Amino acid sequence: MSKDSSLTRNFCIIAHIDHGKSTLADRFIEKAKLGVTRGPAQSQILDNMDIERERGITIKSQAVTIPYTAKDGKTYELNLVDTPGHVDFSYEVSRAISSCEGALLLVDASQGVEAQTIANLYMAVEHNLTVIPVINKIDLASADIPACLHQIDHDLGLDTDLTVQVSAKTGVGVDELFESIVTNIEPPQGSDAAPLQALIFDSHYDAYRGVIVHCRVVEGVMKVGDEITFMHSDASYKLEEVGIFQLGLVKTGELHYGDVGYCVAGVKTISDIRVGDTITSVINPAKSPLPGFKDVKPVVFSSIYPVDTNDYEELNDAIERLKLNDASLIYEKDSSAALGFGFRCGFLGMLHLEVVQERIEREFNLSIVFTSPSVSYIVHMRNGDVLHIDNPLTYPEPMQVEYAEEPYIRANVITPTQYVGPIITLCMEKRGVQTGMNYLDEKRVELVYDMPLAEVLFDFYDRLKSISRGYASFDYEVNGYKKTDLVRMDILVNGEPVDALSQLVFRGNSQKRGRQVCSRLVGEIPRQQFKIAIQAAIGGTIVSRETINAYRKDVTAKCYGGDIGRKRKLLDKQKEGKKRMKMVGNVEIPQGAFLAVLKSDETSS
Ligand SMILES: Nc1nc2c(ncn2[C@@H]2O[C@H](COP(=O)(O)OP(=O)(O)OP(=O)(O)O)[C@@H](O)[C@H]2O)c(=O)[nH]1
Repeated sequence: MSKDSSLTRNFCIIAHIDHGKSTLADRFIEKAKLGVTRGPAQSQILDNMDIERERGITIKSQAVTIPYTAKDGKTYELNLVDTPGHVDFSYEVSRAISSCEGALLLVDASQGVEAQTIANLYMAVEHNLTVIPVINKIDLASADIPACLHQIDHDLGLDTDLTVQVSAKTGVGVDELFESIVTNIEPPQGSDAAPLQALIFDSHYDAYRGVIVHCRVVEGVMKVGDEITFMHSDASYKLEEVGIFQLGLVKTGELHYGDVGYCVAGVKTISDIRVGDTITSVINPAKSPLPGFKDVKPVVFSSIYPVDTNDYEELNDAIERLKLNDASLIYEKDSSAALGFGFRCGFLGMLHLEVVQERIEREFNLSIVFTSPSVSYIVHMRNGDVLHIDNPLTYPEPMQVEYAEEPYIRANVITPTQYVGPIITLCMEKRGVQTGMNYLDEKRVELVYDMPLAEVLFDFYDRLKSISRGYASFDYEVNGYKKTDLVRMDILVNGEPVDALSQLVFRGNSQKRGRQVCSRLVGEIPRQQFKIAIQAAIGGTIVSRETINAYRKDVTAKCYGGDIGRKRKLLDKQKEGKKRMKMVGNVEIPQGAFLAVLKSDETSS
């Protein structure tokens, strides 16, 4: 069956975090009457992971196909991709952009243009997308539409005549936006007769159907029954199911050039599927694969271990399946003296790490431990060797090290002028060096800093938000390495080093960091039947020490009398808690302790 692809429009919604992408996607879906009715309490339709709903943020890009009958009387097929806004997930945005011809760039009418608005615009322009500027939240009393129009023209260099004003909350302006999409975004180019080329931009695992591949057909047609090849892995399968995304998967039997949809091919070996790979047909193969995506560069590394060492195989399966749905997760096998076998993983930021932790625990029901996250250092050895080290445990003896270098970022902060002072203080505290300060207009300043990545990872973002009451925004890119004075700090619990808690730190920060970690561990490790000494050591020198006194926790002490049922419940609860403990020597360390020691040091500075 042939299809009129001139009626197809592929576009994504991009914006700074919280400017209303998911809310706008909801309005589109509602207007298209795909059959959902939404209770007032339910949050975004496309944010279907629990973590997304709870945190109110989009983590995954989601595609949906919506029919729209335009004023010209024709029914168009709109493929919309909702994207995340947080800087850790910009890889998701870049992949969504590759499957579209156009982008709606949302600007919150009360906040104006922010750091990720600009970063996302660059990405869209790089991929030659038609960008429609959209001012959202015009219903707010604090909306300043003239200022937004000025910024769209002045900061973004976009056409204000093309700008559509909407309220994703009330639905005002959404019809105009539909018309603008149909008129201004080009239909896809290609041909049904050409050999099949479909770009894999995502995938997920379904317990019944196996791997579901998300793809954009660039050339040709894919039909149920066709033999296909994944060009990178050179693995061939037969297509069992083909369809589009609506509020679930809807079978269509075929996808034509320009379409966005999914296919199922009974894939048994998960590693055959690679995001960025091209699907082609076995009988009429394309000559070459599509360009695919840039390789992801993780910036923070940490190891994951199962709390119960018997769960290693399950953890292996879980990570493999998670990788299907999170192409930016990088991992390899690892082992530790205290924790047994696990995986060394690379993440795009701390939020990404937290999301992976939560997804493994929730979607696969596994208890896991993360080791201290670290950036990747370049270590120049006295013997001339150059090593890349991201694991404190593999850091060489200080005697053998000539010098070390750490990764630096170029950070762009956009802030209202009144917060400039405290932000400069924060950046200096984080060893930042100012390289630029531009007044965007009377009210807003852009600050540019060179800063060590390691300083930014842990709590920079939260502190920036709190000192600017949420108004400052931040974006960064890694831009090289600089010489640093690095030491390895070990944490000893009753004299035993806990390798999972070792960290590489800047010497100037090491005393403070040591004190912080020790005092935080005191709050995390429950009292046990004996005294526990917690020490931070650099080389042979102890830089900090804390003690946890002995105590036997009797959780049933509060239950006077004979309510045996209640006693049992409490004991069960305690047992459940123990499952999440890790033995180090003779000390039980709860899983939470491993992550808690790395959390924001706001309170102590
Ligand atoms: N008043 C008003 N609030 C809106 C409008 N659109 C979105 N919001 C609110 O703004 C907040 C953020 O909206 P989201 O749709 O989650 O933003 P997002 O851009 O998808 O966020 P991320 O995916 O996390 O980047 C929510 O509390 C919405 O209810 C609007 O038009 N008017």
